[in-house]
Amino acid sequence: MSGTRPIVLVGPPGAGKSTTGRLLAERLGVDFLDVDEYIEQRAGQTVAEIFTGEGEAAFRSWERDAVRRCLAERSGVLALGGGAVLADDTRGLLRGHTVVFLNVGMAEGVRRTGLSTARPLLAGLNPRATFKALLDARLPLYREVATVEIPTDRQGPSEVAAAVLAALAGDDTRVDASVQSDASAARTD
Ligand SMILES: Nc1ncnc2c1ncn2[C@@H]1O[C@H](COP(=O)(O)OP(=O)(O)OP(=O)(O)O)[C@@H](O)[C@H]1O
Ligand SMILES: O=C(O)C1=C[C@@H](O)[C@@H](O)[C@H](O)C1
Ligand SMILES: [Mg+2]
Repeated sequence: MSGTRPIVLVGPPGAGKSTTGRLLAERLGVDFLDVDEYIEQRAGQTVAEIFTGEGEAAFRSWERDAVRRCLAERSGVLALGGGAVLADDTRGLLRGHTVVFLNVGMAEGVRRTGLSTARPLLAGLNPRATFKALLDARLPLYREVATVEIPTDRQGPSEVAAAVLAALAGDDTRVDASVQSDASAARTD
């Protein structure tokens, strides 16, 4: 897929951008790149270390620069960090790309991310409230940039990857994205 634009994955923490993204790339026979990992390599620190040592604003600056570079230079499947869409210029750069929004509701998102210490934004006392606030603020932004939306609450990574492939192939018989994602977006349990 060299020379072509990457397929970009966006969505909240725990939606499976890294996990499903790898599977998707494998099935397409293309490269996979996770922008969080790209930043960690360039910065020589983990995402959590950048948040702790330099603050969120500095991380967002690293992230904007990394996304711009990756969109220009990379092909295959590109997983963005969960908050990359917060940046206006990043959302602008995504226009014209195939952007897959992997959606996850609060309960399942918290369940998937709950045991990890690698996500500084969810490390507070009330991860459910934090996750809900994050979804409320970001759902419109994910939907602004997305060309395809796939719900992930009730299907594992392999099925999600298959649903993405089907959606990208225009086979809407296998993707009931709008119905399921509206339900999961509205859920607050
Ligand atoms: N569809 C799914 N069903 C069940 N578990 C899943 C699914 N997708 C991902 N997971 C699990 O949820 C956890 C988080 O997944 P992953 O790291 O891929 O999310 P992410 O979208 O990349 O999150 P982040 O934005 O924090 O990087 C992992 O343990 C992964 O195995
Ligand atoms: O949702 C977010 O804002 C984040 C998600 C992760 O992918 C990392 O980019 C970082 O932990 C911030
Ligand atoms: Mg990830």
